[in-house]
Amino acid sequence: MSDLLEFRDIWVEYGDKIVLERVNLSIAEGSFVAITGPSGAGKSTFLRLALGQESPAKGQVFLDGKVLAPQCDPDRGVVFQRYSVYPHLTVLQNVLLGLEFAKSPVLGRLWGRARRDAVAIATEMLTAVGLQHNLHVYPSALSGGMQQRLAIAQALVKHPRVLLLDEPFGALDPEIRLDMHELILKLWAERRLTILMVTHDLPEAFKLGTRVLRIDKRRRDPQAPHRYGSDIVSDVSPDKAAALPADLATLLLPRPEET
Ligand SMILES: Nc1ncnc2c1ncn2[C@@H]1O[C@H](COP(=O)(O)OP(=O)(O)OP(=O)(O)O)[C@@H](O)[C@H]1O
Repeated sequence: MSDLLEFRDIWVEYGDKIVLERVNLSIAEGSFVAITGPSGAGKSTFLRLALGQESPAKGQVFLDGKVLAPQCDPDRGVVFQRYSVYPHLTVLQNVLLGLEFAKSPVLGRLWGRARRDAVAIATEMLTAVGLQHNLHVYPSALSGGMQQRLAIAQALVKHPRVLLLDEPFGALDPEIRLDMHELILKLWAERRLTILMVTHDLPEAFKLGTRVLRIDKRRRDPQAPHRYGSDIVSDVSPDKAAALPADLATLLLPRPEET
């Protein structure tokens, strides 16, 4: 597997607050990277860097060896815990929209053959996530799990290489979460995706991830918590973790440079 994404000496700062400092990380194509860490550590900020929504104060992010463009593009799709879908559009329209704007950036509308082709692609995507019987309903008529299925379809319809998931299953019941795990693993394998997923749920991270990262501060100043940012403090592959003690919290090994 070759590296698809590389974060090189990244710093993110808001005013005098340092959120991420000296982050160096390479991600191989086809990885499923689960990102864990305490609240406020900078996990979502890290995802926004990969999305191109956040520019580092220092350092660079590379996609396929090229500096990442400072905007979202079809190479990357994203799903958030909530509010990823448009409530005023039907299920089908939600997924069509991305295709329409890709082909008709000004009007966001397609006609004739181009529209029929787009409808076929969107319907196929919705079938892949199990929403083929709900094409013409509005998101408010869907359960939480179905809304996340829709958000995943919306993120994947333009065949991104990287899928960014920010606590996508955090608001779902445990049973629905298990269905979503199955779905995301299926899509990951079938579409040869590289996935970066933020989760607070360690068992979920270890179940899904081929690599589990922990983002946290290495140094703390109690008088000035904003003074130090977070870095990747551990980086574990679950097969390695399987040999370790049962308490998942202790499974997150220090990175080699810390030892
Ligand atoms: N636009 C912004 N302006 C100022 N501070 C920001 C901004 N965006 C994020 N932050 C700060 O950066 C820090 C990291 O935020 P981030 O959302 O990345 O954390 P997180 O690890 O995803 O947290 P959580 O698990 O609670 O979602 C927080 O202290 C947050 O307040």
